[in-house]
Amino acid sequence: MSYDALLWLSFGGPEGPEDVRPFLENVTRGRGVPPERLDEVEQHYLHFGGVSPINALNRQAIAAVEPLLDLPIYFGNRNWHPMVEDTLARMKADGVRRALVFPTSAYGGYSACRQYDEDILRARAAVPDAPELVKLRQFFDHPLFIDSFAESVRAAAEPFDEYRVVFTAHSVPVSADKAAGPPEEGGHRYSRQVEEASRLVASALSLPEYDVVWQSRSGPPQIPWLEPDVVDHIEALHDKGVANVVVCPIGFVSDHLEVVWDLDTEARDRAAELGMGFARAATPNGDPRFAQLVAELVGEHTSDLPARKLSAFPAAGCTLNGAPCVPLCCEPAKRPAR
Ligand SMILES: CC1=C(CCC(=O)O)c2cc3nc(cc4[nH]c(cc5[nH]c(cc1n2)c(C)c5CCC(=O)O)c(CCC(=O)O)c4C)C(CCC(=O)O)=C3C
Ligand SMILES: [Fe+2]
Repeated sequence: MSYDALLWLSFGGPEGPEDVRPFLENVTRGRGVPPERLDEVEQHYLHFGGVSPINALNRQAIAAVEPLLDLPIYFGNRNWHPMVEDTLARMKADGVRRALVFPTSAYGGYSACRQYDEDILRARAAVPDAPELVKLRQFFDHPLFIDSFAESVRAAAEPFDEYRVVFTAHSVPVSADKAAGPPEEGGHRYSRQVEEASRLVASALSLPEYDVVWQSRSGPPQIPWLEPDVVDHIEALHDKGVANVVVCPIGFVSDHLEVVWDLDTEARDRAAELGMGFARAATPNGDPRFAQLVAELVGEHTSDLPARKLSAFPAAGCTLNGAPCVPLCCEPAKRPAR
């Protein structure tokens, strides 16, 4: 099969204070997130002048991948401009007939995988005679992803003689995690993949002990989300006498708002109040290994490169035109109407 382009599909983020509220409305439409939570998150964005780092980081990463590919790269988002619908219309106008899609999330689950399929469906429905879109697979266990984090944890831990590594990923509702993966796998594909990636990094570093925790929970308080929260966990480690923490944002590919606010601001401040040493490992985005990783995922389709992976999980997520991996895989949760 031959391909004419790569579509870089991401989350999107506001680029100025007036974008913040409409962006948040896009993200949470129909999802039962209480307005108080939106007010709070709006403040996080306004703290940074209403500009999320995510779009600039994606453009940087695209510039690093471009020289490694023979394909033009197009950039489109789920929640903010450039919106994927507009990007796909441009691809069509440029004569693209079949494209690969790189979703900027390493994991399975509804928010990290299936929702990007829904974006593909929506974009294709908006563009008459739309290009065929083949989504690249999940890469949480790709050796370049693991090596990149292993290197960044090692560098972050440099100042400390003794430290505890805490891996963190975006929390999701427990019900969403339960529904993650094909039903016959028993669910929890998202949290199990996060745990597996953490285990692989810990093993590359021969860490005797580490923890996997969650961050940035949203939704109404009465709905259970994956726990413990990273800040609560840092407090618990302090109570146990841990002097220094190295936080590794294993769930994120770049330093977007959840990383620069929830970790570099909230978690760091709490650690400082407790008198603990705190370091945060870099995300893969700025690392040449990340560009290489994207090129290898593309090469699996264009040059028959073998799929390099370190876990026994299937290399899922690769589907045509927004189809789910298998029927009922990562079904969206039924959400309370608001
Ligand atoms: C698993 C997961 C990832 C990782 C996979 C991936 O990377 O895709 C991720 C990434 C991101 N999430 C982001 C931003 C937000 N997520 C929200 C809300 C939510 N996230 C959820 C899950 C995830 N989210 C869920 C279950 C919700 C509840 C609402 C719903 O069910 O959909 C909200 C609403 C306000 C709030 O926080 O409540 C915002 C603003 C940004 C951009 C940050 C920037 O601007 O730099 C990024 C990369
Ligand atoms: Fe999110």
